[in-house]
Amino acid sequence: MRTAYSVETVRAAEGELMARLPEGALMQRAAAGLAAACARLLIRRRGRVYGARIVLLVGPGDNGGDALYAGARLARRGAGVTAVPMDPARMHAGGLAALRAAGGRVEEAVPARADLVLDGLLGIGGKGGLRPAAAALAERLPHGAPVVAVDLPSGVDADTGEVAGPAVTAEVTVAFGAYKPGLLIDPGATLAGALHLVDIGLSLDAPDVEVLQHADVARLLPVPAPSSDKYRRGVVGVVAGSAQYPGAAVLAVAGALRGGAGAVRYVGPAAAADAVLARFPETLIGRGRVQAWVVGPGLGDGRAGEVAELLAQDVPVLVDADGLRGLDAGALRDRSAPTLLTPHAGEAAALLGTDRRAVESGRLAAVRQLAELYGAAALLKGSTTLVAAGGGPVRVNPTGTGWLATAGSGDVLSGLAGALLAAGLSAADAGAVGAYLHGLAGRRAASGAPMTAQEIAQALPEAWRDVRRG
Ligand SMILES: NC(=O)C1=CN([C@@H]2O[C@H](COP(=O)(O)OP(=O)(O)OC[C@H]3O[C@@H](n4cnc5c(N)ncnc54)[C@H](OP(=O)(O)O)[C@@H]3O)[C@@H](O)[C@H]2O)[C@@H](O)CC1
Ligand SMILES: [K+]
Repeated sequence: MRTAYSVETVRAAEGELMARLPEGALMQRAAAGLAAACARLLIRRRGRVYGARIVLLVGPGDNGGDALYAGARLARRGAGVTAVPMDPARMHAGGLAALRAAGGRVEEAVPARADLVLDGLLGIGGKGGLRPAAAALAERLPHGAPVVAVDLPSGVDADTGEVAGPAVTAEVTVAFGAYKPGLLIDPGATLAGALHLVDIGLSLDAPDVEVLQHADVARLLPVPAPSSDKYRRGVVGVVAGSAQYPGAAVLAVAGALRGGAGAVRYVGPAAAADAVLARFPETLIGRGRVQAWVVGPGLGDGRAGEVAELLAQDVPVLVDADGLRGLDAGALRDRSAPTLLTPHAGEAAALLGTDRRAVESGRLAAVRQLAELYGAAALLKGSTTLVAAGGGPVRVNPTGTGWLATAGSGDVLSGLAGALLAAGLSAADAGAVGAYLHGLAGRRAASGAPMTAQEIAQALPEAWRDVRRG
């Protein structure tokens, strides 16, 4: 499991530790780890540190200080180090003295060529979009040189991953003490590149964000015992599709059948039921006992009553797509069985009474608000899918791919996550595991080319095997 902590939490832990250590000790730990990571990258690329041309982009705060001290360490190993300040009048004094003592230089213009750039413009003290002086440096990087971001790519919001305006794109980000949420959530996650953590001795408790990895997902997967029968493995009921959208029913059932359900029960109009049976003759048709309901994909208008009726049952329910229209937050909060809502940004905006842009530019806050307002687990789809529940850490799904944004992909996910709910996973686990498997299946099905939602469903067994193999 990879975890991330908010700036507020990191600052508090930093304050506690600093009070017990000599001044500057933490920055030296950070700079030593940073210099070591840079040296590894240079050795991988060009065989040695000696003779490398290194450019430091230096902001006015401690992030710039880290870059200067790391630059000094690399200069002592024979690199040619040039610091370019954002504001020549504001540079970390100790760091600057150390760099100069090690033979480094300060210049106002970014050199045209370099073997490595350290982005030490802004770290966790950055606020809002880059101001002009910082933006000018971020946009004038030496062509083709790999960038190592110091703690955070400058221009990325540490707590949310939001990017307002220009930002640095890093090959590697070296984070100090803890990952910040913005390194794990897009668009920040994409700009951060490969992540490397330097332990500086912070003690931290509950994370604000976490990212499941294969081993975490493998532990949560429902695996049938020898004594299992189909009812113990969980029957998932799918209320989806309409005469107008029979395909949504087929895709949700496809996802559910490959989500580990013992059986899938389909409830819907005859035209859609025929389409489901033609494709999956093993489907049970009509109402009956289930361990979880999936309701919403392709329902069309005028079926809010059916949704409310399912939510009145004391059974786990996943609500998606058309089922999300006009949900009664009070009724949901009163439920005692698990509920999982799976909106995309537009649906989330309607649920929160805001607009789509507000959700997209503040996805972490939006998914937390959804979970709180509706007293449910919320899965917000997007380039990084987020799952929130009950004030716990928000789960960030790491397996997405742009190819997943294809018609019907969400229908497959709803069936899949519904089957996991029926197998007894909590709503948050069902959402996180569902998104993880769905993303892996998408990557397998696409492998660099467009794919269809049916192909995502077909690749799900391979995704299970991948996860179980570890
Ligand atoms: N946490 C830890 O344990 C450790 C932390 N360490 C390091 O400290 C870093 C945090 O340092 P920090 O607090 O000095 O803030 P930092 O990121 O350098 O930026 C502040 C400066 O930027 C400016 N500024 C702000 N926004 C801006 C914008 N949009 N565009 C342009 N400028 C902007 C702001 O200007 P002001 O608002 O004051 O005018 C201020 O001068 C952290 O990321 C890590 O690298 C390690 O050394 C050791 C352990
Ligand atoms: K930085």
